[in-house]
Amino acid sequence: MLTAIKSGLVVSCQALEDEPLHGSDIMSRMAVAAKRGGAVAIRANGVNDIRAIKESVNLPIIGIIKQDYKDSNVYITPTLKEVEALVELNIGLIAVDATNRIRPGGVDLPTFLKEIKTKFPNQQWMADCATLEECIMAEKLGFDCVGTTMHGYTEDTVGMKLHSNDFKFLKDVVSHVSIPVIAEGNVITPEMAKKALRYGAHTVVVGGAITRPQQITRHFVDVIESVR
Ligand SMILES: CC(=O)N[C@H](C=O)[C@@H](O)[C@H](O)[C@H](O)COP(=O)(O)O
Repeated sequence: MLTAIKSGLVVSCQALEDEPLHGSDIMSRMAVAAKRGGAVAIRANGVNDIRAIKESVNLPIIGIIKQDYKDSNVYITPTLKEVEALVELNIGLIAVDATNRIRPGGVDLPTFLKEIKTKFPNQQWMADCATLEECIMAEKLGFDCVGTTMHGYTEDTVGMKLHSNDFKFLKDVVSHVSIPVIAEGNVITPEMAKKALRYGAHTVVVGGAITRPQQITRHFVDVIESVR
């Protein structure tokens, strides 16, 4: 799967329950649109959306399950339960939160990865990280690739953006790890996507700038506001 998606655009098709486009039918149409536009893979959330997308497009899928638990801030594929549901779907890559935060039930990342890799030795795993240290640790632990997904979304990195300082974080990660680095999070223009690849990203994932119309509208409104 990682070879198939090299230097291409992965489109993240996600809408949570409180978003206007929530629903597997809509997400599968988003995936069809992304495929027609040239996407090399789809990132998707939840069993229903992934099933519907698999039926509609024959592209590789990066699958996650977002699930909130009371005792942890980790919400991207946090426990074995979500992993088991994703493995059943037979998808190329499963992404899990790989920040240094403790998972539900008091489980740490090394213990969690060891458990899922032992249980599912043929599955490939993507580490959704927030910091350089987490990316380095993810490689040591045996992830197949790292993503910059959580940069800006953890207590340690709040407010940071992937493209800040001409993609400094991405460049740092690329120069410190040897597994593929997937640029994900706040890539909102084609030029940014191209830069991320130029700076050594293996592939680039774009979500909201393609599949969240409320976010795209807000971007337009914010830009034109100054002349109203
Ligand atoms: C932080 C988090 O929960 N990120 C999620 C991960 O799957 C999605 O909500 C994002 O849309 C995805 O990462 C793509 O990023 P962007 O939509 O910025 O292009």
